Amino acid sequence: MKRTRLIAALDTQDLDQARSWAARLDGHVDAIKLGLEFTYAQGLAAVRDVAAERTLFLDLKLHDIPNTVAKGLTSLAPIGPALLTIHASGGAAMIRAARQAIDAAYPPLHRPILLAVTVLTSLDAAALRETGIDATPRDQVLRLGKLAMTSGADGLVCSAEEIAPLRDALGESPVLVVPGIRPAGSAADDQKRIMTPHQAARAGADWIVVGRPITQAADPAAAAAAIQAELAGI
Ligand SMILES: O=c1ccn([C@@H]2O[C@H](COP(=O)(O)O)[C@@H](O)[C@H]2O)c(=O)[nH]1
Repeated sequence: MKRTRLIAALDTQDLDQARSWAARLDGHVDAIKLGLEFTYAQGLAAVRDVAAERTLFLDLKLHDIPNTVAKGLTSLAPIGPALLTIHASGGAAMIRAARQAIDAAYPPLHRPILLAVTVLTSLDAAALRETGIDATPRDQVLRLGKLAMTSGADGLVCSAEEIAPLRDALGESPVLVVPGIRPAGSAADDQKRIMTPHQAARAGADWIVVGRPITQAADPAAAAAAIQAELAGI
């Protein structure tokens, strides 16, 4: 069985905090995630600083017209992320433009994994309906997942609930990155479609993304190590 890898989401506006978490988690996580909160507060130079010598999941969830997304991804090339996100709901032309931009702007040996976010893990069926989408999260994830994979994405961001249906529909090739992960007993916070690290790994996640259960723990390194032990024990 493949190993499910752990990404720690370093969600903070503070550079020293991000540096400190990253250093404490070295050796305990497989990658770090920096996203909107950190990048808007500190800028891309700080992203480079924290990500230096580490595997970076740069989760900026681009969602715009095709030309703007393509140019945005091109601008991110000097950062050297290992994984990048766009929104699948931006449509086929946007995803194709993202694919072309990555193939053109990133050296072949350093091409990031292009991930399409399907349905945010903070949305349940009722919240999805409020956006005008009268489908279950599962069906909407499948629809967007198929669209993204046939338009050039390398993988998908989904909840653990959708891993099995996505594998049934699309096989093993999509890289599945799964947030909404909560160790047993931890608070769900604003996440709606959640599973434990063990459940996500059993379902076939390639990567899980864990933020607050690690960063808000009294000992973040110990929290990450406990999750790794849970992943290793599947
Ligand atoms: O659907 C999505 C897409 C991205 N995320 C990101 O994952 C982490 C989760 O943090 P927690 O503190 O473990 O809830 C966060 O950075 C989100 O931006 C997601 O949760 N769901």
